[in-house]
Amino acid sequence: DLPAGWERKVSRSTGQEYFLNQYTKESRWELPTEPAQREGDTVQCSHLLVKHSGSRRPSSWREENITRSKDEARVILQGFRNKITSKEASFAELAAKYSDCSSAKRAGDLGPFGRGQMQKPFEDATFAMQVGELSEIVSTDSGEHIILRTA
Ligand SMILES: N=C(N)NCCC[C@H](NC(=O)[C@@H]1CCC/C1=C\[C@H](COP(=O)(O)O)NC(=O)[C@@H](N)Cc1ccccc1)C(N)=O
Repeated sequence: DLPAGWERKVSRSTGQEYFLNQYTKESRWELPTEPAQREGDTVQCSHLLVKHSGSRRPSSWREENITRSKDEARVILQGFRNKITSKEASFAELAAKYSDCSSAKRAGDLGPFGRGQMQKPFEDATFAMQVGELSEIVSTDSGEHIILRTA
């Protein structure tokens, strides 16, 4: 179903379906998606995790014993984020190469998940994002993440 205020319309001239927001009078060709707030909704995202010595499990497929500091992890991750926003590199290639999560094997894809599955900061960040949005750095007990919401 559509987010509040939106309704399906058919263009009189082209017969094509479009969406009109009855409050803002904004019209869009593509289906408006809102942050998944309703219970039971799922979201999908990819993430790039950089762990540090304070991570709950300071080890990963990349590095047996992770000793970098939390600050160092954040500097490294901000560097990756800048490369993505400047289009110097793609999220997928950096996640595949550098993410300290096993999802690196899937270019960071975590698959669909609902509320109650991920650590709260990660869940709250993802559910508040629009599809296609790249998060700022999000901290969890696992380490420092950037998140790309994909669905
Ligand atoms: N799909 C699920 N439900 N899998 C269980 C998620 C458990 C959840 N995990 C987290 O909240 C963080 C944020 C994203 C990844 C993650 C942590 C860790 C890395 O950190 P570490 O645990 O060494 O501290 N990666 C995972 O869990 C991976 N299985 C995620 C994954 C990998 C491949 C395919 C799908 C999912 C939690 N409640 O701890």
